[in-house]
Amino acid sequence: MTSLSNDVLLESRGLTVRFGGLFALNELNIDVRNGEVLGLIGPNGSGKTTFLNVISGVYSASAGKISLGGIDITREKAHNISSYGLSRTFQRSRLCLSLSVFDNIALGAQRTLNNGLWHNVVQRKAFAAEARKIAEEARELLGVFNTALPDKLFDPAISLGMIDRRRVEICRALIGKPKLVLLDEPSAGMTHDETDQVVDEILGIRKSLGGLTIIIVEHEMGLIERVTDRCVVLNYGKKICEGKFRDVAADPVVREAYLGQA
Ligand SMILES: Nc1ncnc2c1ncn2[C@@H]1O[C@H](COP(=O)(O)OP(=O)(O)OP(=O)(O)O)[C@@H](O)[C@H]1O
Repeated sequence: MTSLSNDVLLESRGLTVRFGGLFALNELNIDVRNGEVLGLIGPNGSGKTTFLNVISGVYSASAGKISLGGIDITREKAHNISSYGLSRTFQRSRLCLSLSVFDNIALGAQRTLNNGLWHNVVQRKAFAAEARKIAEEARELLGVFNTALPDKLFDPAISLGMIDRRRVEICRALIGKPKLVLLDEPSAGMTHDETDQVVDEILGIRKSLGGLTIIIVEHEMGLIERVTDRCVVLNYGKKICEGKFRDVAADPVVREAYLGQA
């Protein structure tokens, strides 16, 4: 990874993921710059979610390398990668619906927690202080999304509507103070207006956090156009184009692959 500059937070080189004979990712070189919102777009089955899965440790790379903040994370387990500052949301909600909003958000705070058995069982006061601190931070984050949500901190997640569940998932991704957040189809299961609202809220929080780096996978091109600094376009697991949305959208190769029109 000698090419890594200070400007690049995540770098993949020759990244390949194979499922049997299928190349879901095929020698992919992607740079994600510090502080940018990168859109990852492409037709169905082009490898977008596989890329998120392999950089977050859900899938193993068949070949190639990934580095995050200069650390080689290619063979790291998901929990280690998260401890290096990468968090994510999923296409389908992964909330534990029977647990409270607080419990769900606290699951995302592992990176900043002192959570050894000794600490939790014997150091009861320190443990309680940590839980209070997470509750405070969770309230603060929830309040940025929806001023009514902090009062629901100890309600079961199942009692929330879809848009608030998505907000809780995003708070879970943000509570551990990540450097890089992966958003996998934030519009899934929500109306156009709800998606716009939540994404505006994320961008507002991003600003207040001083420029969090985000990779967003999304089929809603209006949303991609509105929120991204740059886009990478995949087709059959390969990068076919990158640049500003308006430039990639006008590229004939992209139009043929993605929009079905040359
Ligand atoms: N666990 C898996 N086992 C086998 N094949 C898989 C697996 N995950 C993904 N694939 C295949 O890898 C290719 C890329 O899939 P992926 O889900 O990454 O595409 P995508 O661009 O995210 O698609 P979509 O836009 O439809 O979500 C597809 O052909 C898919 O069927």
